[in-house]
Amino acid sequence: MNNKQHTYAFIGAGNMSGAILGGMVNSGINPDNIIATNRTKEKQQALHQKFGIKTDLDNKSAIEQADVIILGVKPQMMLAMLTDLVEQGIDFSQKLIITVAAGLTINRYTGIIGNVRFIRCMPNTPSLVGLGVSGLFCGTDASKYSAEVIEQDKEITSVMFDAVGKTVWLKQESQIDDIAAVSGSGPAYFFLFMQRMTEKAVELGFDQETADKIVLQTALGSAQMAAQSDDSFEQLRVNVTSPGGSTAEAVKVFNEKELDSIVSSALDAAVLRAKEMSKL
Ligand SMILES: NC(=O)C1=CN([C@@H]2O[C@H](COP(=O)(O)OP(=O)(O)OC[C@H]3O[C@@H](n4cnc5c(N)ncnc54)[C@H](O)[C@@H]3O)[C@@H](O)[C@H]2O)C=CC1
Ligand SMILES: O=C(O)[C@@H]1CCC=N1
Repeated sequence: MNNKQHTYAFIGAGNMSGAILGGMVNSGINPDNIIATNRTKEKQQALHQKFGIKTDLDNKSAIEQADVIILGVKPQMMLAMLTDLVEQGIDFSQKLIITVAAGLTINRYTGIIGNVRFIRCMPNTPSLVGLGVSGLFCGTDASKYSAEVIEQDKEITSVMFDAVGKTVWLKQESQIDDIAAVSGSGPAYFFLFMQRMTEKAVELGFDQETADKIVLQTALGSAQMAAQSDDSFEQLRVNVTSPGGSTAEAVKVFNEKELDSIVSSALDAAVLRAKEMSKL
C-alpha cells in the first residue's frame, strides 16, 4: 500500500500534531496531502509557512477533504468538538479516525461519532525530528469491519507513524495510559533533568550558553551511545562510574534520595491522571 496516496486532516493541530505532520513532511510525505486546522489563525498560518501543508480554519471542510483524520485537540475539548461536528452533519463512517488525546477511551468517542474505524495513538513530540515513539491501539470493532479493512488501517497508521519514529502496537487499550506515562510524557522528564543540570552548571560558574551546550551534548551523546551499544543502560552507567571516583558520589546521592521511588511515583501519577481524564 502506498501511504502517500492518502490525505490526512489534522484537526486542532497544535504542539503534538505539528510535530507529527512536520515529521511526516520531513520524511518525504507530500505536504499537498496534509491539511491541518487550528481555530487560531496565526497558528494555522505558521504551520503552512513552516511545512508547506494546506491549512483551514474550518474543521468540517478539512475533514471532508481527507480519508485519514487525526484528532489533536486537548482531551477536555474533544467531545464537545466532535458533538459540534456531528451536529454540522459530518459523517465519519468512511474515514479512518486516529486520536492522539490522552485519557479518553474509545467508547467516549463512539458514543458521539458512531462505531467507526478507530485507532488510539500515544505519540511524543520528538516525532518532529523523526525520533518519536508512538504507542498504537486499534479500537475498530471486529464484528463490524473485516479483518482485511482492520489490517489495512493498521498498515496506514504504521506507515504514517513509522515515518516519524518507532511504533509499538498495544494489545490492550489501557496500555495507552502506561505508554503515555513512559514515552508520551517522557521528553518532559528528560527536559526537566536537562534544565536542572543546566541551572546547576550556571551555579557552578559556567555562562548560560556553555551550560546549555555541555548539558545538551551530554544528553545527545548518552542517548546516541546507548542506541549504538549492546550494553544495558545499567552497564553503560557503570562504565562511567569509577569505583571511589566522583560519579560514584553523585550516584550515591541519587540513590540515597531514592531516585527509583521518585521515578516510580511520578509515572504512577501520570497513569492515574490518564485514567481520571477518561472520566472527564
Ligand atoms: N504535547 C505532547 O507531548 C503530547 C500530547 N498528546 C495529546 O495531544 C493532544 C494535543 O496536545 P498539544 O498538541 O500539546 O495541545 P495544543 O494545545 O498545542 O494543541 C491543540 C490545538 O487545538 C486547537 N484547537 C482547540 N479547539 C479547536 C477546535 N475546536 N478546532 C480547531 N482547533 C482547535 C488549539 O488552538 C491548539 O492549538 C492532547 O489531546 C494530548 O493529550 C499526546 C502525546 C504527547
Ligand atoms: O500531558 C499530557 O496529558 C499529554 C500526554 C502525554 C504527553 N502529553
